[in-house]
Amino acid sequence: MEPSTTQYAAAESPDVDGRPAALRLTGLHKEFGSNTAVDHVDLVVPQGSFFGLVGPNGAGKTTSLSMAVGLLRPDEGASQVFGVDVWSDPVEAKTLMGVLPDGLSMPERLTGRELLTYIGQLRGIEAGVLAGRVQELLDVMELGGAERTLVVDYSTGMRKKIGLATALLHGPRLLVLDEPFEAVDPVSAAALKAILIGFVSAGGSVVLSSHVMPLVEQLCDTVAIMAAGKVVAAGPLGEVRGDTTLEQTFVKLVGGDEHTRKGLSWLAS
Ligand SMILES: Nc1ncnc2c1ncn2[C@@H]1O[C@H](COP(=O)(O)OP(=O)(O)OP(=O)(O)O)[C@@H](O)[C@H]1O
Repeated sequence: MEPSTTQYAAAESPDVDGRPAALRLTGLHKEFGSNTAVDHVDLVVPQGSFFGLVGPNGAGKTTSLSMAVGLLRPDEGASQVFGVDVWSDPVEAKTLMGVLPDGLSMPERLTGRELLTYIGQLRGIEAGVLAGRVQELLDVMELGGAERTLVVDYSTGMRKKIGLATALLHGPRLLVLDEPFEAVDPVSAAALKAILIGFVSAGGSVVLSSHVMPLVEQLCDTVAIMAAGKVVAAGPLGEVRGDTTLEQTFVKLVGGDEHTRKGLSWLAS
């Protein structure tokens, strides 16, 4: 079956399967100098879906997600979270979503507990509720053991986990996660997967970008493949991958050039 690019890549489409869109991108466009990073992307993430965004390096995933959540102003187009425009009503939109951006900047000279408490206070979470949530998040992320460690001294995986904790803290309805499993060890990854699966089972919506196809196939029910700034396929996982694997569909749609396939003639010859 040919991958679908219709329903989920059509910004003007009605709500998907009767569910309102958790995230709707309409004509998002971004150029850096003469380089078109994102080329009029339309995408609909249905409420309650676990949505995987995949694509080769430089495809435009991070740029799209950054525009979607209000971190990077688009040249054209709009992003709506549960119908709230991210750029004209940013406070309301940011209450509805939790974001793990690429290269997250955090106050570095705080411990994990101090950081979460600080972010929770900025979010206006009541002190008693906040203390309980912070403890639960530190336990689940297995960061309690590093109680005295400042975030500046965290490993890459620990930074990913504390970043995810800050995204979850205020109980958002939509999570937008750029490469959430990158550099996270398998035990912590299993814990994170369980949290995200539980979140979706309880009615939450997740959008994540990843290069790891088996992970996307394991977690996501809906996927979009981006290449050169455009969405080249989008829809339910089963429809997009057809009778093959997601990786095979990805390679078929995105390809690799002649040089990549040939490898290095001088290596181990
Ligand atoms: N701040 C920037 N200034 C100039 N060019 C940029 C900037 N950010 C991204 N780009 C360019 O935009 C294009 C898309 O980059 P982007 O980071 O969105 O891709 P990606 O799909 O997330 O890649 P990766 O999988 O490697 O993280 C690339 O050509 C990149 O070089």
